[in-house]
Amino acid sequence: MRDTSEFPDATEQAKQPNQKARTQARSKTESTTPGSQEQEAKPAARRRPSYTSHGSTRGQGGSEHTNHGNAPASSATRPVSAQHNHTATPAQRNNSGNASTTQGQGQHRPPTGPRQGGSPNPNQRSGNAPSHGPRSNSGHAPSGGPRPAPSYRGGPGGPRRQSGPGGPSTQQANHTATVQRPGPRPASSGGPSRPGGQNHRPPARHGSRGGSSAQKTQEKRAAALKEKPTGPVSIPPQIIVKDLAELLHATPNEIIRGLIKHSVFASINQVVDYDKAALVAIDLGFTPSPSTVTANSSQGLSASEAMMAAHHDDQTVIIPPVVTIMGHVDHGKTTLLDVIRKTKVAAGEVGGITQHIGAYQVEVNGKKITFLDTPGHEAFTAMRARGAQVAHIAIIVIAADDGIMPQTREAIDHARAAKMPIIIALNKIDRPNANPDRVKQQLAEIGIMIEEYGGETILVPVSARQGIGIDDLLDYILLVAELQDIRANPNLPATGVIIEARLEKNSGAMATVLVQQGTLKMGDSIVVGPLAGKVRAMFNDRGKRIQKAPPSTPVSIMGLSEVPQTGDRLEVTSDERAARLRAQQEVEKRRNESAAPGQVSLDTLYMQMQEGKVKELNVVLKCDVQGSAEAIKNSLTKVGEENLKVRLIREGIGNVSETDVYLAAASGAIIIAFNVKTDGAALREAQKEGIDIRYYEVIYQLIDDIQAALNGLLEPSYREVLEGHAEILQTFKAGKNTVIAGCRISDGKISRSSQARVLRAGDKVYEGKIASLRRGKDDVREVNSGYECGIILENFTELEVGDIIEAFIQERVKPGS
Ligand SMILES: Nc1nc2c(ncn2[C@@H]2O[C@H](COP(=O)(O)OP(=O)(O)OP(=O)(O)O)[C@@H](O)[C@H]2O)c(=O)[nH]1
Repeated sequence: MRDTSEFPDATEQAKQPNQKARTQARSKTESTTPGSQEQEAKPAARRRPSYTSHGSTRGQGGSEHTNHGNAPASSATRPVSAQHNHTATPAQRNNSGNASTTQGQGQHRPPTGPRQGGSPNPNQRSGNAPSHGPRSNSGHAPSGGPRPAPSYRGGPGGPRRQSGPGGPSTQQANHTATVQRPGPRPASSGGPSRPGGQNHRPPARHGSRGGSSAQKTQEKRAAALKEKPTGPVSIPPQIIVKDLAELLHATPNEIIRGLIKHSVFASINQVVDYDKAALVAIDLGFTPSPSTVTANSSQGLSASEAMMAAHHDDQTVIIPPVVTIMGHVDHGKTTLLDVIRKTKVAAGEVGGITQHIGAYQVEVNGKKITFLDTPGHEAFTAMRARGAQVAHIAIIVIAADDGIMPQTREAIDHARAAKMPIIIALNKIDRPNANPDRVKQQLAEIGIMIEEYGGETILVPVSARQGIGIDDLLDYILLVAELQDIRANPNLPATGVIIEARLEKNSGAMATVLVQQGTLKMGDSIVVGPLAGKVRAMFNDRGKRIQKAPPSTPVSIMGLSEVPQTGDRLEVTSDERAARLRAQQEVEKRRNESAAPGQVSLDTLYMQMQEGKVKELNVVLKCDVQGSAEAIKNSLTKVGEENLKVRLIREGIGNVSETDVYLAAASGAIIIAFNVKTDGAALREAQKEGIDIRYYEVIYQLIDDIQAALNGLLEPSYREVLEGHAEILQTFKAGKNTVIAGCRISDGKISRSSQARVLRAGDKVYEGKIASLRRGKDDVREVNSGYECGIILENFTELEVGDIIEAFIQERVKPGS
């Protein structure tokens, strides 16, 4: 049981978002539930992510929801299958859902070494185990008492870094290796068995006068130095400076200074590689060797690897499907989400308090469904762009009176790109002008064949406002989920994805996590992108404090120092130190990433193909008119058949929009802009995400480029970037073939490495290189606006006073620019 007094206002705080959300609730939803005390809020503006990250995941982990044997009554005999590359696997597995033996984190731990096991080390000095304290039983286990004062230079300390019975070993958990107990320094005075500490200081030398204070100080220092541990030490491939300090019995400052000596400038929390750590260790008198003990094996896995592992282990159970609702503006997404939540959640609860946390769960016939309460494909795709594959099923809402609209098509494109099964919710069938047949026809025209027309896509007529067809819709969701056989292992350390996050006035950073694999528990050490923390409080979608969350559960958590980004992955680590290490590694990784990992560009396509990283070229095509789009589409199907397929994941008319960029980022696609431009915000997003946008006005050039890219023959493209201008004020002959132009820089700058052209009355009379750039007698690299300088141009002497030297460079065109 958790003592809630630790977070006295947590429940209150947990309610706040809901209250806030309710205040913002839109009046339009009122009409859907007359008399209801609760108005559901539209989700707040979605934050846009700024970069992509780790591996994507599908099919997550879980429990509880174990028996899908009962097909919904209304559809039991209906042939249904998932679509779009989904081979729906009938649930043939034993759905008993029972978790077998707990495979806690401890199982992944490496075997404890002698020290960890607490066995006495032969090198230990006189029984006074130099203790710098059982420093970190901080992970999951209580530390077992107050930390002894650091006292490796003497004094009876507690047993050094022993893991107490049942407590996790610090060393395993923090990846910092088995420190072989440092042996004694090469003998000087003391000898190997010399006890440490002031109590064992060497006696005063003969002849001393009882010791002056300076002498005593010196002796103390010498004794301390002698007693400083040295000897063999094993260091992991990467280690945080602070941990290295502890490992080497030094202060962090000593380590930082030591690293600077080797030209490494690291802060206390930074990670350094073995090579650098070893240099410092040698300087301090140790004999380093690479540690064989590295990270806890489960922690070394990426999220997708963990997911794969989960699919292959026999502890997986069927988990609730995660469903996202997408569609055109005003077609009824929010109303549908509201009506599902109100009928299936609030109605069944006293008080009916539901918490807006970006997702909620309902129970239908004893089976759970998780809805992402963030309608809109932008939010969904933004998460996908960051590698977070959050949903298993997409509901596309189409208003029966309005039909397929631009955003409906976008939503379908997004669902298809994510290879998710689609269910069509044909909404507003209560409207007098509803025309379901027209919508079915339109669907067929864009390649969505519904069952009634002999296809496989389920279409459910509903009225979100009147609550018609909602149960059918939920039944079909369960049916599709069953065919999907969505599974995860609840016994692993949890992984999940952040679907919403905000800063609360009283409780600080609150993040909604959709647990995807494993079970998230109170007190778990977690890493979320570049942030480390600990689960200090956890609430479900109804604001209720809970202790653990199995797969597919959305939970709001407290315990991160900062607000994480939507789409970031959450992973449970073995302890806080491991979380810090992982977070630090993520910081470094993100710092080093200039473009989205795995993002395709035509320039690098061939290389990526050779490396097996790209199997098809995904393309988002934007054109000025439909005719061009058709012609390009036809031509694209013909290129690259031999080596790689071109897959058109979206085509549309009009400028390249942010949505196009998100889709491209999420699908590793390039964007082709044919006779159209890119919107400002989209351009910024594209630059941030490293999306390659290619502009064309002629179809054959476009096709040639793609073909060349597929064959590795695409020339890199360059553009000219103007640097500055200089006006020639005087000319000097400095040899037979050399004329110096005495210039003043009128704007910008001129660099020694610039290219230059000479303009005379606006006409170009020369283009070439700068041979020399001088200020006075000195060669300089560049001269800025307002300064005078001497310029010699390569192979050109016909310079005249009044000529303008224009300096420029050729810059390689980067994706998205
Ligand atoms: N007659 C009728 N009106 C509906 C139905 N569903 C939704 N509406 C109304 O349609 C309007 C838009 O509904 P929303 O749920 O806000 O639509 P949305 O798709 O979430 O809209 P955006 O979030 O702005 O994209 C509201 O006035 C709803 O009351 C329905 O089944 N029948």
